[in-house]
Amino acid sequence: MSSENIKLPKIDFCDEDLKPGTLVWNQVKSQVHKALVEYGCFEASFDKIPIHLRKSIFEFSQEMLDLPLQTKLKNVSPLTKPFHGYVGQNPRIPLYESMGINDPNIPHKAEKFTQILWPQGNPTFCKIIQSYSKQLSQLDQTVRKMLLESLGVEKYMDEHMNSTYYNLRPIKYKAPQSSEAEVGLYTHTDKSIFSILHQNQVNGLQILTKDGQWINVEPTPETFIVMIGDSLYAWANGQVHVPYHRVMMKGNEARYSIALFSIPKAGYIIKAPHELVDEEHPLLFKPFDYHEYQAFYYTEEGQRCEHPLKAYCGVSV
Ligand SMILES: O=C(O)CCC(=O)C(=O)O
Ligand SMILES: [Fe+2]
Repeated sequence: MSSENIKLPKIDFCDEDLKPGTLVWNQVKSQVHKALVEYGCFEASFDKIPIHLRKSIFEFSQEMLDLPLQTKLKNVSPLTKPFHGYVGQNPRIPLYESMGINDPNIPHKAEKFTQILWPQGNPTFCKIIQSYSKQLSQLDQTVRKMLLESLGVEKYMDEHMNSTYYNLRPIKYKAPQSSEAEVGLYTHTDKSIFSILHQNQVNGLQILTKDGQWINVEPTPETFIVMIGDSLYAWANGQVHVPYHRVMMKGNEARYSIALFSIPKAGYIIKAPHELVDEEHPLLFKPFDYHEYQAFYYTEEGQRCEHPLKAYCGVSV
């Protein structure tokens, strides 16, 4: 089933007074909570990324993903963090490729990354990834703060914020070969805490609602899609929704998108706080490490599961 009429909630983060405790903070917070319970995601208007930065991050992403394959393959994942580097040439998703950049907001890490692909360095791109990720991570942190407050567990804020890092992932979807729509990225939930998605003018992202309808997501150049991942869903003991989504490609233009993921650090055990577990909300998942869960997800068994998180660490009732 697909619906032309349903639209994701749109939430405005541009108000100068958007600071904890203000009236506008509380208003936005309640919209965020409602959207995350209902859809697990929303469209955010966020004006802290100036237009020239938006333009240049897409230009550079394109240039980077147009490098020879041999060069792109140099960005391998560290052993402890599988699937954090270059991903492409997967016969299951032939239109898709992406480049993962770890800790893009930390200057020497961004520099290290650019030196892998451009041995002489690439100070311009380095600056772009850094300032883009730094600004966008503010949106991630604002939303996380609002959600923890809404769930009444703000006392875990520091632990929650300090237990994650960022991965920035420019993605390219080639235009389909035929005039039919083709799968760019198969149906999945993200494994992260939050994902923030930004795209060029080519649409294609679809989100499955709780009642089984696919929504076509049509952001404007200034808006971002903020989405819950499995790690936060488990931590919140299912008190928010985690949306299935996919990318369907149509037409003859390539689609570029950029995802910023907040991800639990290796060794950090994701465990729902006791305040979120009670008779009405029995514990849904056993404590787990994100990186071990991700390793399971990419096994044959994990790829076959409809509910990988449940299969991996679900509490049976
Ligand atoms: O390209 C998009 O808009 C979605 C990407 C996505 O779902 C992902 O990388 O997990
Ligand atoms: Fe995703």
